Amino acid sequence: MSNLPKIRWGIVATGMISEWFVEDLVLDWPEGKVEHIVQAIGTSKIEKGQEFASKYCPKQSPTIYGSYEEVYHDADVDIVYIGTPHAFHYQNCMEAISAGKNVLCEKAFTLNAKQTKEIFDAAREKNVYVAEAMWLRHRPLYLELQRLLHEEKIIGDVFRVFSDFASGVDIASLPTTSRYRNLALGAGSLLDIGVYSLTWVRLALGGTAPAQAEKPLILAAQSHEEGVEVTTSAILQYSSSGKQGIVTSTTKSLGAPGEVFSVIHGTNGYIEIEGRTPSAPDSFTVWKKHEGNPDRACFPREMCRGKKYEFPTLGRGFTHEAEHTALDILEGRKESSIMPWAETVYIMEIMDEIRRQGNTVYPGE
Ligand SMILES: NC(=O)C1=CN([C@@H]2O[C@H](COP(=O)(O)OP(=O)(O)OC[C@H]3O[C@@H](n4cnc5c(N)ncnc54)[C@H](OP(=O)(O)O)[C@@H]3O)[C@@H](O)[C@H]2O)C=CC1
Ligand SMILES: O=C1OC[C@@H](O)[C@H](O)[C@H]1O
Repeated sequence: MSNLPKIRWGIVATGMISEWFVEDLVLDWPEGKVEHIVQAIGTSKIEKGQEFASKYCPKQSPTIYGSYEEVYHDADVDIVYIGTPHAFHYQNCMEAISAGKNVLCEKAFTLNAKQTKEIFDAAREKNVYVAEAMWLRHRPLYLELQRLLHEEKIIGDVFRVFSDFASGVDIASLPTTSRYRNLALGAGSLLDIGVYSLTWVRLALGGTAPAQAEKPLILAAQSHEEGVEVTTSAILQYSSSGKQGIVTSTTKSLGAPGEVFSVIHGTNGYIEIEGRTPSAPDSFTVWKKHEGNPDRACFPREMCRGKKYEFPTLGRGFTHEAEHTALDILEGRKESSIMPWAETVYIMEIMDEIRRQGNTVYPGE
C-alpha cells in the first residue's frame, strides 16, 4: 500500500490500445505521484475481459463487466478511459458523461467537430472532466520542444514545418471488420495517424489554441482505396504571418523506424524530429545557423554540428498522460491544460476541412 493519492480507472474496451495503456498504467514508476488502480473493465465478452486483466494488470483485481454501461455506473470508478474505435467515441463519451463520469477518450476524439462540441457541452453541463487522450502532447520530449521553440526561441521564428506519418497497414489483407478497413468504425489515415502529423504542425506553429485562434487556409487532397482514405496531404497557411505547415499521412507505406518524420524551420536554424513513429518520438536534433553548420546543404552530414536531445521512454510512454490526467482529476480541474477543449475542437475542425476537400465522408455524416 502506498501513501500516494489514488485514482480508480474504468477501462472501456479491451483492444490493442487498452492493452498498451493498462500495461503502462500499472508500471512501477518511482517518480509517479499517483497510484493508478484498474477498478473496472468493460468489454463485449466477460472472458475477454478476464484474459485481458490477467495479462495486462495481473496484480490488480478489477471488476469485469460484460458491458460498457456498467463501467459508467460503477460508483467506485473515478475516470473512464475509452479505447474503442473512433466511430464509437461520441456515443461512449456521451453515455459516460451522462452517468456523471470523468472521461479520457482516445484519439481521434470523434469523427467530426460537431460531435466533439456536443461532448464538451455535455461535460460542461454535468461538470465533469473530459480530455482527448493525445498521449504525444504529454511526453517530456514534446513539452521540452515546445519550450525550446516558443520560450527560448532556439531556432528564431518558426515559419514552416513538415510532418508525415506513414504506418504501412496492408488494408486489403485485413478482415472487413478491422477498424483500419471498416468505414463504419472510422477507417482512414487522417483520423488515425494524420492527427499526429497535425499535432506536430500545431506544436511548431502555435502550441495550444485559445477559442478564437486564427484558422489556417487549407489546401488538401486525399486518395481512397475500396472507399477508405489511404493517403492525405494538406498545406495549412496562416495568412496573418505567412507561416505554413505541411501535414501528410499514408497507410500505404511504412516510415523508416528511427528516421526523421518532421522538420521545423525557423529564421535561425531548423529541427529534425526522429523516432519509432511520430506517435512515439525518441529524439530531436537542433541545427542552428552559424554554429559550426555550413550554410549550404552540399556538405556531408558529418561535417555539420547538430545538438541531439534524447528522451528514453518508460514502458510505451503512456505514463505521462495517465499521470497528468489523474492529477487533473485529483486537483478538481475539468479540462487538461495540455489538451484543452479548444485545441481538440481546433484539430477536429481542421480535419473536417481536409476531409471536405478530400471527399471523405463517414456513414451517418
Ligand atoms: N494512442 C495510441 O497510440 C493509439 C490509439 N489508438 C486509438 O484507440 C482506438 C482503438 O484502437 P485499437 O485499440 O487499435 O482498436 P482494436 O480494434 O484493437 O480494439 C477496439 C476494441 O473496441 C471494442 N469494440 C467495440 N465495438 C467494436 C466494433 N464494432 N468493432 C471492433 N471493436 C469494437 C472491442 O473491445 P471489447 O470487445 O473489449 O468491447 C475492441 O477490442 C482508436 O480510436 C485508435 O485511434 C489505437 C492505437 C494506438
Ligand atoms: O495512434 C496510433 O498510433 C500508432 C499507430 O500504429 C496506430 O494505428 C494509431 O492508432
